[in-house]
Amino acid sequence: MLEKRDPIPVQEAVHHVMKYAARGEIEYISIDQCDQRYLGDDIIASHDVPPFDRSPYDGFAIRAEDSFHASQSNPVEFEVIEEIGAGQVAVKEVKPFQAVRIMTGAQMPKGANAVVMLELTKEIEKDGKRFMVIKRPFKIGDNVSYQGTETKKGTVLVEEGRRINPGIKAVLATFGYAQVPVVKKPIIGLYATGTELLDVDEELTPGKIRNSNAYMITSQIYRTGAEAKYFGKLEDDLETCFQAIKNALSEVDFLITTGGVSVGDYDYLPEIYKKLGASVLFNKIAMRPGSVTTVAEYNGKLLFGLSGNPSACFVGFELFARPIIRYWFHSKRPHLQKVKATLHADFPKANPFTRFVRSKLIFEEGKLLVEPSGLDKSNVVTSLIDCDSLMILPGGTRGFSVGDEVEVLLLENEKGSEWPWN
Ligand SMILES: Nc1nc2c(c(=O)[nH]1)N[C@H]1C(S)=C(S)[C@@H](COP(=O)(O)OP(=O)(O)OC[C@H]3O[C@@H](n4cnc5c(N)ncnc54)[C@H](O)[C@@H]3O)O[C@H]1N2
Ligand code: MOO
Ligand SMILES: [Mg+2]
Repeated sequence: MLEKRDPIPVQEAVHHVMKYAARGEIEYISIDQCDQRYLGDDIIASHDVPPFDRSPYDGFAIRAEDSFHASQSNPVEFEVIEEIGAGQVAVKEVKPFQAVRIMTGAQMPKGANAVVMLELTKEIEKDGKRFMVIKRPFKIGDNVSYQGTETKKGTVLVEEGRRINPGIKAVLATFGYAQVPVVKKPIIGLYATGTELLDVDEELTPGKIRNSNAYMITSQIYRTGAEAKYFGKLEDDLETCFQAIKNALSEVDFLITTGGVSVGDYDYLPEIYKKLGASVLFNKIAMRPGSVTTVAEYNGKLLFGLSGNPSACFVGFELFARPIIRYWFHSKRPHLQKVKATLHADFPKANPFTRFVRSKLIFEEGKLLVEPSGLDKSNVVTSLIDCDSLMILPGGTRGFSVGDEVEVLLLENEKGSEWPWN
């Protein structure tokens, strides 16, 4: 007798999976290797920035009070007593009507409290001495970047769980993080199942297709920042698949399989979970595509049984595996970010289940539009080419038309969300 499967709502399925979410361990790596990795700890300002009062311009450091009476008709002369570039520190103190020629980034000399830009000065020589002349007054603090005005020592600047981008890397360098605390990458094992599968370099033969899921999923794994361990493809043979999956489990943090989760004669994953003694969290979700996506747990490890159909496989990964990986990377917003957009094409198909339409976003005249990125079928691969988002069309609806407001999950976005489900 065919086993009866009861579909559960998507948010319930995600909730079940997230019960097993765990944070990855921290490792320290060289800042040179840290691009795109996830921070395992908060990044804290180890000193004020700027660390000293400094000049933002090339010019002259003066005492502002000496300039108060300067005007077009009353030019004021300052004796230039020293010259400093960035990295140098003045040895002399600025006294009344004295100036230090100063370059951008150099520390303010003692006694000075304002900087005059080079363009507003004239230089003259008198009795073998250098002078500079100004024709307008300056206030105390004019053109001085004061210590700590950008950030104060002790401020948390970047929270753990953020992916390191060029800006974060600059901040790491600023505060002396030669070794960066990052989260160790989880190893995501992968098997593609299916007797019909050919390798990428094989010629097509009758009844066979090339294995695209393995390549797609490794790419999706890499997009999350995790490590992929592809074990190869398996023929639909219960014993072979069982042994391979059992052995693989000890080498990975999570295991993904594609195919074999439905009710066909050669869909062996349900039998394999049973044989393993794994507990199945769910095997039917009220969604399209990916309704047969199955997640099981064995000794605390999650096994993601993604559908064989490419689009269903793709969606299953993004909705269930990705948040687990993002959580592992210490994210406080491990789920996909959800935004509202305006439908740019009719979508007349009825939705008995919640539909996740592979979509592309369009920015047009200040509006966010969305349309399907190709044929909306579970077994389609070409609609994934331009897929940067998933349009959520709720179950029990009759179809949608141009201009309707819809919710969209963003796939190529680092921000994420705490929980996008209603
Ligand atoms: N009687 C029913 N039949 C089906 C049901 C159902 O509820 N009752 N569900 C359908 C749905 S929905 C989906 S989705 C698929 C799921 O199938 P499986 O996960 O069991 O996957 P397979 O049977 O192994 O393959 C399905 C399809 O995908 C192709 N495939 C498989 N692996 C790959 C790969 N690595 N690269 C590219 N394409 C792959 C495979 O050739 C099949 O065409 O079941 C429906 N059937
Ligand atoms: O799981 Mo199937 O992809 O619903 O189409
Ligand atoms: Mg099948």
